[in-house]
Amino acid sequence: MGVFKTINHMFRLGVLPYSTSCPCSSYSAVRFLHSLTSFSLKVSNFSTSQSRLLYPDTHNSILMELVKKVVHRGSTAPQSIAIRSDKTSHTYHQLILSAKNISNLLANADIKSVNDPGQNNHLGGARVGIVAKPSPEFVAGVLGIWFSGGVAVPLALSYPEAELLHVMNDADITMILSTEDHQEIMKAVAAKTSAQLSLLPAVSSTGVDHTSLQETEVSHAISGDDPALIIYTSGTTGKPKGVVHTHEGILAQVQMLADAWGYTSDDQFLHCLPLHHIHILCFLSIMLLFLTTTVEFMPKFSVRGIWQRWRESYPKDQTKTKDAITVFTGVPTMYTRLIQGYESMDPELQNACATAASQLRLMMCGSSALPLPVMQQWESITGHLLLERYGMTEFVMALSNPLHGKRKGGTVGNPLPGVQAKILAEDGSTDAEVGELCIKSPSLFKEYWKLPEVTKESFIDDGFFKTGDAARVDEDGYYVILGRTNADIMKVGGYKLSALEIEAVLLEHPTISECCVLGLPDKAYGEAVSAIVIPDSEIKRKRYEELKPALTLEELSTWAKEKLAPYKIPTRLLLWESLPRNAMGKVNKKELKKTLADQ
Ligand SMILES: Nc1ncnc2c1ncn2[C@@H]1O[C@H](COP(=O)(O)OP(=O)(O)OP(=O)(O)O)[C@@H](O)[C@H]1O
Repeated sequence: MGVFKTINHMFRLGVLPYSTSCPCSSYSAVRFLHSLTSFSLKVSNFSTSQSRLLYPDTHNSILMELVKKVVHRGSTAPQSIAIRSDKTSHTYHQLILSAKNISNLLANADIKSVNDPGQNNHLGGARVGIVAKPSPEFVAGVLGIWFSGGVAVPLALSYPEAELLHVMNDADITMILSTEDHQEIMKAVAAKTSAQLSLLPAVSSTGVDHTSLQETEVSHAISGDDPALIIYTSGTTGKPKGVVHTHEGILAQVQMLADAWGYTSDDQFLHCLPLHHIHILCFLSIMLLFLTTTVEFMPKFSVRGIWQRWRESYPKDQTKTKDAITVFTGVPTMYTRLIQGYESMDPELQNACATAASQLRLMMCGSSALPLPVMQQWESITGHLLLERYGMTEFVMALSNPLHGKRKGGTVGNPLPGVQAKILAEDGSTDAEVGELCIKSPSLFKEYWKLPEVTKESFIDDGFFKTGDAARVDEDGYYVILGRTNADIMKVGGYKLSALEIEAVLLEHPTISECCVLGLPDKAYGEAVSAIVIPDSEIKRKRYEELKPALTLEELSTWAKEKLAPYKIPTRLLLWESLPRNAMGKVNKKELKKTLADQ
């Protein structure tokens, strides 16, 4: 659905006044929504049967739009499901009630005086830590923090205590909201940082809730440029930095993705990515989209669980259930595991799984390079040519293959609506074929928290953000990501080589099921192209029976001569059982290079 339709939809829902002049292009529509700034809102006497929204201020705001949409949705369709999790459904009404409780809890906590003594019941931009698995409680928590004027700082469950303490101190977090299951760890963290800890109330799931949303007060000034979220980077490129996203930036992202990927109110998303980092924003974007979509959480990625959920959605007789999943997005390792799971099934089950998967509307992939063999295998099983896109914590999504039109393997497509991209050469010129990818977008982050110098250095003069990724544009104008300039670009005897390009070729070898290419120090060439390979288990077993290693460097070099220039062929080979991947399935090459170089 386009921005026009979105806005029409908002008119129909009554969340935008009809007198508002209608923008005439997608981009101006986004800008129009951005121009909605300060607000003061009171939602009063609101119940499932009766709603009365008071807008004392003619200036709307991004957050007000959200509040109104959520509240409206909760009132007009009380049975409408926002989130499914652990086989339990939660309506929009239940979600907003919970957010309101959390907002009250925060307003009554003693955190306002530290941050903004002048404002009653308003956190005035105070940072509130939130720790919860992907769940309705997480969503209600973020909304509750926003309603009370706070800034949400998701705390990753996978962080070791030292990193949690870094984030707590860096963001000056004086209040943590946590679910019960993380209470003990967070108690210790709170004690060490003199922060308060409150438990996130469980979002109700039973029956139709007739509790009214009376007197939901959000009467303070928030401008679109105010911080909404601070997301800490995972630290693969240094100490975790707080990436500050504003309310208007998040809304811009919502509009962009709605346009690009054709999200509609009929979509139902199966979400099984960790809710920290960039995926928080993707997830929130989906939630905020029209607040009519449904998101189903699968807190832990499970190969069997996902195939089963698709089969349940589209049973054998080709019927689609009411709660059928329509959109799935994953990282490349998830698709690799799903393919492995599929291959181990009997033919009847394979047939049921493939038929079901083929009926989803859209399947996407991102976060790291999607190997071509995985893309091809997925297409042969499910008929879906995966839509690969490129994003980053600092701007969420920027480049994408098209929803309609040619999707090209090995590329991340073109800039999304409203996004500009350019390639910066080392000498500072911007018409280079290969160089650092720079992005300008309405969804760009505002700054790195308390790091003005780092923020300044991350931008070039005209507002383009330097991504730290090397890229090139192919003959069709599609962008190709060559990898992180500081980890994936190897300097070998005067050549600059992309580890990602070499990995893509090596994965075509029948023995190689996973691999990671990096440059290790070499006296003669500066760096040596080194491949860490995870062999296919069946081939490895057979070769061991013949008392041979799964693969030798000589065999690999001979095979690669046909496919790679001589200077790109690996000169070192390591056979490993598995790759050290993080929660997003990524290998921290900087750390790995250091460990291997030390050895
Ligand atoms: N489709 C893709 N192909 C190749 N690389 C990708 C793709 N999508 C994302 N990436 C990589 O992921 C990076 C963004 O991921 P993210 O913001 O999670 O940071 P990170 O590199 O994992 O770690 P850090 O938080 O330390 O920066 C991009 O800069 C790019 O290197």
